[in-house]
Amino acid sequence: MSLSTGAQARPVTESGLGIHAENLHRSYGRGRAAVHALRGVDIGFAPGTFTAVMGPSGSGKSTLLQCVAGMDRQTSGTVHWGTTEITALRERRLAQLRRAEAGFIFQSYNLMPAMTVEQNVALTSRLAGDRVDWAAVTECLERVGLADRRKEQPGRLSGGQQQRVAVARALFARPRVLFADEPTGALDRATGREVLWLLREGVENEGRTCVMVTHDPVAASFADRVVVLADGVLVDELTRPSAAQISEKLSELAC
Ligand SMILES: Nc1ncnc2c1ncn2[C@@H]1O[C@H](COP(=O)(O)OP(=O)(O)OP(=O)(O)O)[C@@H](O)[C@H]1O
Repeated sequence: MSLSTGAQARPVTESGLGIHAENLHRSYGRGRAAVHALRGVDIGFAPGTFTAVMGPSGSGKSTLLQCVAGMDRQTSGTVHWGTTEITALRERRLAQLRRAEAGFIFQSYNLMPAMTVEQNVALTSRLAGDRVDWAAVTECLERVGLADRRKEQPGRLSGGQQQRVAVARALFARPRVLFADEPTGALDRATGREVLWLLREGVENEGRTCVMVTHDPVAASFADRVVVLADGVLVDELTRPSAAQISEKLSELAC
């Protein structure tokens, strides 16, 4: 089954980054003990679209996300961000490109505990050696409803609040693409929805490309397209599905 093109559910914008992976393989270990996490995945993420990656545990979702995000190296195959083949880049150049173009959100927040909320949000820009625009940091925290907590350390915030800080950090640099791995996995339903609206808003208003791994059909229903992985290959996709349609498809595929 060929699933090589991204759904064009919304108009292609200038700001989002298009991503394309071809014949992507990722194996861990060698010989008989080798685990083939990805076994020839062809997939496109059109600029300005929101894709949810689903599938059973161990099907290769996080591996796919990390390979297309340039955080992990594939065993073979190629990944392009726009016209740039990121799989051909050296680590240093790839790191620069990731900083310039991409934002990342993980289930475990990955905030720096010794820094304040606002320092966490400004971190990427400081690492890039840029002068931090603190007013813009506050504005970004206002968008996630946490401007009044900006001087506190993340450990004093709830899980949902910490994830909103992680979202603010990911969005601060206005990335052209956002990669999220189970961003709502540790959140209650209401907080999870707030985070998903923030992701959706970035796609709608800024034309950002968003790729999100999730187990949750409700979270996936915020996406324009849902792709389903099983055993390292893409087995299905749905365009603009409801949560009920996603659940039905997953049970059909015994995910
Ligand atoms: N660093 C690693 N070393 C060895 N095997 C790995 C490594 N990372 C992932 N794997 C294996 O690759 C396969 C795919 O893992 P991956 O984490 O991508 O799946 P997933 O669909 O995201 O799973 P989950 O939903 O449980 O998070 C699994 O069999 C996993 O055990």
